[in-house]
Amino acid sequence: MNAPMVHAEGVRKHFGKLQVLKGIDLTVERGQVCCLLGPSGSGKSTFLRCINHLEKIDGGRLSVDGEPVGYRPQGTRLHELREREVAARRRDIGMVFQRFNLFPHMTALENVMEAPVKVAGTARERARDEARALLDQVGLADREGHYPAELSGGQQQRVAIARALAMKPKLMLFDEPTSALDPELVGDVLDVMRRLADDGMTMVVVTHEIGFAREVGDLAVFMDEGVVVESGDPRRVLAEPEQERTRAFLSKVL
Ligand SMILES: Nc1ncnc2c1ncn2[C@@H]1O[C@H](COP(=O)(O)OP(=O)(O)OP(=O)(O)O)[C@@H](O)[C@H]1O
Repeated sequence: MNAPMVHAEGVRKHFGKLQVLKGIDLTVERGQVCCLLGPSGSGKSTFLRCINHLEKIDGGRLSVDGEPVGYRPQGTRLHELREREVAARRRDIGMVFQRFNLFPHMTALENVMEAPVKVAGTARERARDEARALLDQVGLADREGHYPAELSGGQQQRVAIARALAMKPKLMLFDEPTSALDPELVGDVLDVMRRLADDGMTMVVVTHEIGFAREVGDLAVFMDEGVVVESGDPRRVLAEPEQERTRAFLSKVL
């Protein structure tokens, strides 16, 4: 049987005296879209960063596709993964941030081509063809020669998505991918994400786009103060939240 794509059990993380994650339990099966919702400071980004090895968990268990993240799971002693192993596992995970983080001196095509290429020795021509196909997939085939400064925020974010996809990830993480965009540019980015979901990509998305969570999400997870308050089918969680904290949050954002 396949392991879940993301599995968290009692995941804890603190920064100094601040306990940011207080025991997160969460399972995302392959092919699912999980939307993390919740107020600012509830720990959503920190949890994403833990999944992507950018932060180390302090306790609990976390795995991606059955592989432990940050620590080996067996025994009582926690063993840190070697750097090389971490680097290899991170290549399986694509991450898209609020800010697009493109290389300003490279064209859209070069930005996508510069992503670490998984297949050793991939010819440059092949990488170029793959990058072109990815730009086409995000609706930017006609912009391959443009520099980031010549693209709108929404177009830059779509290049960032194409760049993440160039690693052929099995999991995509999105950290408020549309929050930095002008409202009229949000739809194009969400459409790209929607198509990825339709193609079966497993995704964990931190978002305030409730409509996206409702229409595309398989799982809505409401976090507050470092715990999962409520989770389930987005149609249910968003329409009929069982917890008062979820209701209070939704009444502010809907
Ligand atoms: N590297 C860090 N060092 C110290 N504190 C941190 C660090 N990263 C996050 N925090 C703190 O952890 C808490 C949770 O932050 P996090 O960004 O995970 O929340 P969030 O739910 O994603 O919020 P937002 O919606 O505003 O992005 C915040 O109080 C934040 O200041």
